[in-house]
Amino acid sequence: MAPWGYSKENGPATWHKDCPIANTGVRQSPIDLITTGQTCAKYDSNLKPVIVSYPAFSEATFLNNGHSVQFQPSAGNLSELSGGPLTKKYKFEQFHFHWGNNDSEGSEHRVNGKMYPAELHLVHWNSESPNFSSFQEAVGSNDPHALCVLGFFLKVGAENASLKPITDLLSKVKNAGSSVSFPGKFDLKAVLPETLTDYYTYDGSLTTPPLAECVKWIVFKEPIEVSTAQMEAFRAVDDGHGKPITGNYRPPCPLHTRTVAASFK
Ligand SMILES: O=C1NC(=O)[C@@H](c2ccccc2)S1
Ligand SMILES: [Zn+2]
Repeated sequence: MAPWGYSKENGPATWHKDCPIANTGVRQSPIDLITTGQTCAKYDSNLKPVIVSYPAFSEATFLNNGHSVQFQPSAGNLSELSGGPLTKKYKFEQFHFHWGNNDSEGSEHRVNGKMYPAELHLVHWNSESPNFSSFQEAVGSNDPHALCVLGFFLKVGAENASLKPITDLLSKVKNAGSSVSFPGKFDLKAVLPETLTDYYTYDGSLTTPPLAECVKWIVFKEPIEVSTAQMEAFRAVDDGHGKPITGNYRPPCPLHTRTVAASFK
C-alpha cells in the first residue's frame, strides 16, 4: 500500500488496511473533548500543574516529512516533562504540527465539536521505564503510558514572536523530505502559556500510523495565538505530490469506555 497520508486515496479512512487497530482499537486518538452532558470531561482536583524543563535547544533539525513539519533536537537534549497526571519523568523527543487549509479546521482534538486552525504536539517518552530506552522502543513497547504528548490548540490572532523562528523556517522546508539544521537556539518554553494548570487528560494513541495505544494525552485548554501570516506559512508546505499539506489531522475517534479528566472546573 502506498505510504499513508491525508488524501482520499491514503487518508485516515484507509489506515485500517495496514493498521487494523484504527478500527478495532478502543483507545484511539484524537477525540472530541466534550465539556457538558453525559460523557463530559470530569473535574479531578488531584490533577497538578504540568511541569516542563525545556532549556533552549541549541542543536536541532527541522524536517518536512511529507505529512507534517517536525522539530527534532539532537539526542543530547535534556528537556523533560513531569507532573500533571504523570507518575514518571518523560524525555522530550520532538514537536510537530497539524493544520487545515482554512481557519475553521486543522486541529486533531476538538472541544464540543469545534476545531481550531492548528494543533501543536510536544512528544515525550517515559525515560524511567525498565522496558525501553528510546522513543522508537517506547512506541513498540505496548506500555499504556510509554509516551506523553502535550497538545496545544493554535488560534488566529496576534503574531506569535516565540514561534516566529519556526514559522519563518517553513519556506525553507517547502519540499517534502527537505530538512534544515535549525539556526541558533530555540526557546520552546517561551511558546507555551505561563501556567500549565488547565488541561484535559485521557489515555489514547498515536494519531498517525502505527496508531499505537501508548499515549497519555494532555491537551491544554488555553490556545496559543498565531497570526494569519503564520498560519498561511504552514499552508504553503508541500506534501511531496506537488500539493500543499492541508488537513493533516485525523478525525475524532470513539471514546468507548474511556473517561476524560479535567484539571479545572
Ligand atoms: O501526537 C501524535 N502526532 C502524530 O503525528 C503521531 C506521531 C507519530 C510518530 C511520531 C510522533 C508523532 S502521534
Ligand atoms: Zn501530532
